[in-house]
Amino acid sequence: MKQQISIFDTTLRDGTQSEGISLSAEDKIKIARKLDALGVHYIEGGNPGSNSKDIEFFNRVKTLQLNAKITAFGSTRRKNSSVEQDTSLLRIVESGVPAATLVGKAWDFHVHTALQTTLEENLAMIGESIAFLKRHDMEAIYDAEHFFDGYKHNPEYALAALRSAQDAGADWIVLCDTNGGTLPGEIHDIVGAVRRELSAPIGIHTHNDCELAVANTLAAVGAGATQVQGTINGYGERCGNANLCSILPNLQIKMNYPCVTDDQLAQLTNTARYVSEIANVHMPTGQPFVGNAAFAHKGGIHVSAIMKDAKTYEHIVPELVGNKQRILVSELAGQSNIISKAQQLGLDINANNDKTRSIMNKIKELEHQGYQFEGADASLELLLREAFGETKSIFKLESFKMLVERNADQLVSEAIVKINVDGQTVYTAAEGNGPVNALDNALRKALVQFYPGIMDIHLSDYKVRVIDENDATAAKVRVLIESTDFDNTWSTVGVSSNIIEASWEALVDSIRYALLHIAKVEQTAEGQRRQLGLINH
Ligand SMILES: CC(=O)SCCNC(=O)CCNC(=O)[C@H](O)C(C)(C)COP(=O)(O)OP(=O)(O)OC[C@H]1O[C@@H](n2cnc3c(N)ncnc32)[C@H](O)[C@@H]1OP(=O)(O)O
Ligand SMILES: CC(=O)C(=O)O
Repeated sequence: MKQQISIFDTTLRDGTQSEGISLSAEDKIKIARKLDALGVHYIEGGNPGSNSKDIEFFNRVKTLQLNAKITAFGSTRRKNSSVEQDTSLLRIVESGVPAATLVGKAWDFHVHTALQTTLEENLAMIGESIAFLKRHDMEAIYDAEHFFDGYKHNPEYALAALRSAQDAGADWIVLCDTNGGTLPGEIHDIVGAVRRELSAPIGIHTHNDCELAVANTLAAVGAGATQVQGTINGYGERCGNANLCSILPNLQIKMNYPCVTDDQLAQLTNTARYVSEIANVHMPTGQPFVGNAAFAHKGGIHVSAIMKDAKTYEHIVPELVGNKQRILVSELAGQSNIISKAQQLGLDINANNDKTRSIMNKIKELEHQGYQFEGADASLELLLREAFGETKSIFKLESFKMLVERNADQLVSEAIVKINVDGQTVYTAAEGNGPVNALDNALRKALVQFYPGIMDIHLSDYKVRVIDENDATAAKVRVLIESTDFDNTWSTVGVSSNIIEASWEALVDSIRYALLHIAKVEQTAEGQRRQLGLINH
């Protein structure tokens, strides 16, 4: 069994140094709970010497029963001053946390240029600050800033900085690739050299400026580092920090270093998506391990093989990290994609028959016209069910009309819809905050008397994409609509050279899909009532 790796999460500190991310104290509390459930060993909550929001977080987090150790962040004392009067250090002690990380210079160039002090004074700043934490019975973590650059320019001084922290009682010495410019081979060699010089346990903190933060972290662990610092989704200063969502599964599944329990590792995808929601940062679909497309198969040849054995195109079992396999259907699909998707829907479909081929050809033809089904699961399901005669007509459109009026105060959109349901003509009008919203309101108003469940549905996202940019305003547009009924979310697509027409098409698909599922739920409930003898006929 390999050595246990201590996971140090700095999403709430370095993560918030990411451009565009700002977390309230409440956001930080929510994320801290989630990180704790993931099983990280340290949660760096912020910098109590920096702002009152972080002080509020430290006050509130103390009342939670978390297993992870909460740590506060700060720097070594200011030059030519005393630790007892250093506000940053005093705030850390006042925050009442059991552990603190102090960043201190390890590169002589930085001492001269950024701190503008002497090399000796910097060593004293490091030693005295760590000793101050130890006098207050705190676990002391020294983040040796720019350690690798410092070591390459002046190894004696870089090591002297580490020794100063170690001699003062630092519990961890963390080597930082602050500028993110070091390569994995260099990291491996330098961590190995440090281990031969020091007795304190070593940690690693890398940045992603060369897109090597994860590789560099793994190289450091391979050379003997036992603490790994990083953030969820790799958020962090400039290009980001080392991404724990890739580091954790690589260490635990590929390199056999125990980090968290298997059940906790299975929380990884959910944690990544939760943090991205709270941080309000869109997650790249292709993000390794936890992205929506991490185990999504599109090419027909791939799908054909994974239906035989998922190992053919999956490097791990997705469920190990809480993700799942997805089959995409597009113009790159072969019949295996269609069969797999249809089987998931419970449709009776086989290879090499006319129906499968005709569905495949229809999808390819529609994608050629500009439709895209991989992002519109509900439209695809309707298309497949239609081929199996499982859909029925809900209404017939007689006409719709749009009015957009600019008055003195605002722009008002109004839609007038005339539809026919079971031979009955219904005529409604509704306003909205835009033409599509007005159209949606008018259509639902017309249908509600026949299908009351429709009022629980609303649009949650709306995207428009110009398909053939060369045709400028005459180009076709593809509209993708996401709808929700609070329990479920589904996406539909429409294509036209007119944006209202394309939106209408996606809107109608959304409502057809919702009603199909409402009908299915009602059928199941009726079946159950019948089985229980609550209905006689
Ligand atoms: C590598 C990292 O990511 S380190 C973490 C970086 N994170 C942050 O900076 C976010 C939080 N920071 C802050 O809120 C503020 O910068 C504070 C409260 C820490 C300091 O604010 P200010 O006192 O206004 O100083 P300012 O930010 O302008 O400059 C930093 C000062 O710290 C000094 N300093 C920098 N690193 C260190 C260090 N390791 N030890 C001691 N002093 C340091 C600098 O020399 C500079 O001092 P100077 O003003 O005498 O030149
Ligand atoms: C401490 C830190 O964030 C760094 O050196 O990058």
